[in-house]
Amino acid sequence: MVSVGIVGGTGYTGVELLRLLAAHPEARVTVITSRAEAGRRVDDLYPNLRGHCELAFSDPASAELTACDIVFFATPHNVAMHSVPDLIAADTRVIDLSADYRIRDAQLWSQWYGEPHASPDLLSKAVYGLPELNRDAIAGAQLVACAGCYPTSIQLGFLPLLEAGVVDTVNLIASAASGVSGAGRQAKVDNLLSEVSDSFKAYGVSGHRHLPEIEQGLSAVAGESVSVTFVPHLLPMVRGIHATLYAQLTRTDVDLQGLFAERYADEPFVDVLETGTYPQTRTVRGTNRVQISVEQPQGRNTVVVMVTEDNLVKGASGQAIQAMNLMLGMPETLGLTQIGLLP
Ligand SMILES: NC(=O)C1=CN([C@@H]2O[C@H](COP(=O)(O)OP(=O)(O)OC[C@H]3O[C@@H](n4cnc5c(N)ncnc54)[C@H](OP(=O)(O)O)[C@@H]3O)[C@@H](O)[C@H]2O)C=CC1
Ligand SMILES: CC(=O)N[C@@H](CCC(=O)OP(=O)(O)O)C(=O)O
Repeated sequence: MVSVGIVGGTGYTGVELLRLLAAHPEARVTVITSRAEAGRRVDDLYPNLRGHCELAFSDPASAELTACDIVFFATPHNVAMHSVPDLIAADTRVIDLSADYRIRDAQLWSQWYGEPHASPDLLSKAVYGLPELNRDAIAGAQLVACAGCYPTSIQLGFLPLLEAGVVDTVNLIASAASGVSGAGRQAKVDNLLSEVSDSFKAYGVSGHRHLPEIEQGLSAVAGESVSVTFVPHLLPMVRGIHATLYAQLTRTDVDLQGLFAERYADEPFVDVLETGTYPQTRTVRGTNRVQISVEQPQGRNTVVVMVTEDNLVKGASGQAIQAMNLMLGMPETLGLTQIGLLP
């Protein structure tokens, strides 16, 4: 049995880790932290876990994290980078759900995240956590930087096109919308029901911090510098991301459906839908699955890819557990075979 520590256990990705790990046959959470809730029972704050979690929150400053086999950071950006070096030095494996180790260039990272990186030496040691892209590297990693929620859906949608070299790499467009849980659990006026419901808006159009992460990943796939126009939106719902991606074909003879079906044929968590069937957020809700469809409207030059995911599962905690399974040599799908919640 693998012992798991979670730093940041009161947030949405923290409680999602607890929900998913409760169904994992080979992992047991032994430490879970919160500064605000230290001493309180987890199932008192989260009654959905009654009967599944006997732990109380502990303060991160005194938590015995090095006694764990693996530690998840479900903390805001700019937190993990201060504590991870000690865990790495103690040979503990770490999976960071935040963006602290996602960008390889420390200067670029601080440009987008607003302060100097506290442990830049670890950036080259960290492995980017998107198993469909680099499964083998994750399996051998001590530190995994889980892909962000929008970057997961957008990279998986563009991946087959860029690997096959059939689209213009300077003209990629990603219009994506997220449910409000993507913004985390802390109180903010912008996320109140009365601000969000019955409305739909774009945000971060001039530059969102996921842009360098998306371009870094896709450039590595394409073998050249790619340029993406990324426009995120806030959807008046709790969970889910829907990304609509646009690219210009550079060839006319591409079997797009075949390309996507073949690329993801062996991927347990990527489901390519039949032509004419479009993914919905609700069919992947609560699951580690991404659903994708691809179209070439009117046979014209623009390819349109639609991707849905649950931002808290494949976009965060499920993907983190998928990485844990790989790192520990366990079957990749262990504990992650939930079916979507309908309606
Ligand atoms: N929500 C989403 O859909 C996704 C989130 N992520 C990323 O995962 C991370 C967590 O997100 P989310 O769960 O939404 O965040 P929340 O804001 O909901 O939760 C943050 C958690 O971190 C703890 N925390 C905050 N500051 C510190 C600190 N300085 N030291 C230790 N613990 C701290 C908080 O508890 P306390 O303050 O009591 O210690 C809380 O438990 C973020 O980096 C986020 O960007 C990634 C993909 C998707
Ligand atoms: C709706 C909403 O606000 N979403 C967040 C992104 C989600 C997130 O936490 O980002 P990471 O994947 O990088 O961790 C945002 O746009 O900042």
